Amino acid sequence: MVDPANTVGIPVNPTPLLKDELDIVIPTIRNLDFLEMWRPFLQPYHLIIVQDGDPTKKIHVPEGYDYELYNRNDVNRILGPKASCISFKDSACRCFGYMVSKKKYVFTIDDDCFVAKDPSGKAVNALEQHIKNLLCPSTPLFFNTLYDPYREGADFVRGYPFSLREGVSTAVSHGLWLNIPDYDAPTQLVKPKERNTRYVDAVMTIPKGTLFPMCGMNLAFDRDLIGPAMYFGLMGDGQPIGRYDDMWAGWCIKVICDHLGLGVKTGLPYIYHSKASNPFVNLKKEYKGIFWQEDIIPFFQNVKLSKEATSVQQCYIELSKMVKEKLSPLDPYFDKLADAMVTWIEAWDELNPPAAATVNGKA
Ligand SMILES: O=c1ccn([C@@H]2O[C@H](COP(=O)(O)OP(=O)(O)O[C@H]3O[C@@H](CO)[C@H](O)[C@H]3O)[C@@H](O)[C@H]2O)c(=O)[nH]1
Ligand SMILES: [Mn+2]
Repeated sequence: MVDPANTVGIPVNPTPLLKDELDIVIPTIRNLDFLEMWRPFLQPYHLIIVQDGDPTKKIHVPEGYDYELYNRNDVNRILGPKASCISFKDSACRCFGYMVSKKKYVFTIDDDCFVAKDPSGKAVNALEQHIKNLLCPSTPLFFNTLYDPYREGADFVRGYPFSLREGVSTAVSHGLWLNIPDYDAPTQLVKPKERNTRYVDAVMTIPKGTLFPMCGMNLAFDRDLIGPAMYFGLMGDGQPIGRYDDMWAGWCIKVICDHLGLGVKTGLPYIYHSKASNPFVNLKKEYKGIFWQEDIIPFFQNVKLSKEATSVQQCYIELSKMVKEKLSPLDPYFDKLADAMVTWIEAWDELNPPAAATVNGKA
């Protein structure tokens, strides 16, 4: 059994990369003691805590962290009627943190994710690896069989076109998990004791035209490149589906990244996922998604965004129209979701007005 790393005694990172350009977004219904273990790697960064559930509950944040905390009352106060697009009683609420952030980068992590150990026993600074992934180009147009060609000690292999070696900007870095893997409820039910002990030392770009199941528990992204598409949908309270928040966002961001020529990476870093949520509760949340995704995936595989869609917002609005037209026949839920996608963009642009257009050089 792989156990989490011991970070006691590790000094707080004296040279935190992107310290003032990155926010850490944590959705929570629990206390945040898990941050004690992350202190050496995360303390220098600003936290955005999205408190789900009962807003009167007091969430304890360990001393020494710089944070802002938003509960449901704050979401309603800030967004007014547009708060309807932010899920309640589901980790999907985390996307509110992406919207209120003012930084270029976001790292989001669940409160039951701890520092992992690599095979040498060294504590993994997951944030540092995500930053490396984001600051390095991606290679979605041609697969490099030696994985990340920009990594120390690796390169492009023979036959890799030189015209493609510059790569493209990386929009998303998707990390993995030791111990409790992110399995769906049926898999959890048939394999209750399965634990992931395999640490694969690789980062790879997900090829253009290929979708993937994006898990939100250990994820980083470039807000400027893809932030407006990182909507985690309508899940949880009052909705017919849950635990498809990150999946929905992953399918949307991937078709938009493919369209805009941006990269998505998966692999390192690992975190140690400690808590298995209840598979029976998960099954109730997921079962419609397990059924619907057999139609949703072909929908995304056939999405063609127009050449006029050159911004993330334009792509997302185009996508919402396709969702309304092509997925609403599956279930009226998708009609609501398509509208919520538009509300999300309206709210995003309200809180993140594009840089004021300059007229004759004046803002
Ligand atoms: O109603 C809720 C429930 C939970 N949270 C917070 O969200 C994360 C994830 O919660 P948890 O670890 O209990 O659930 P998992 O099944 O392990 O989560 C994984 O499945 C995906 C389902 O959405 C999710 O993206 C993965 O992370 C914790 O921080 C809880 O505190 C919440 O805010 N509201
Ligand atoms: Mn969890």
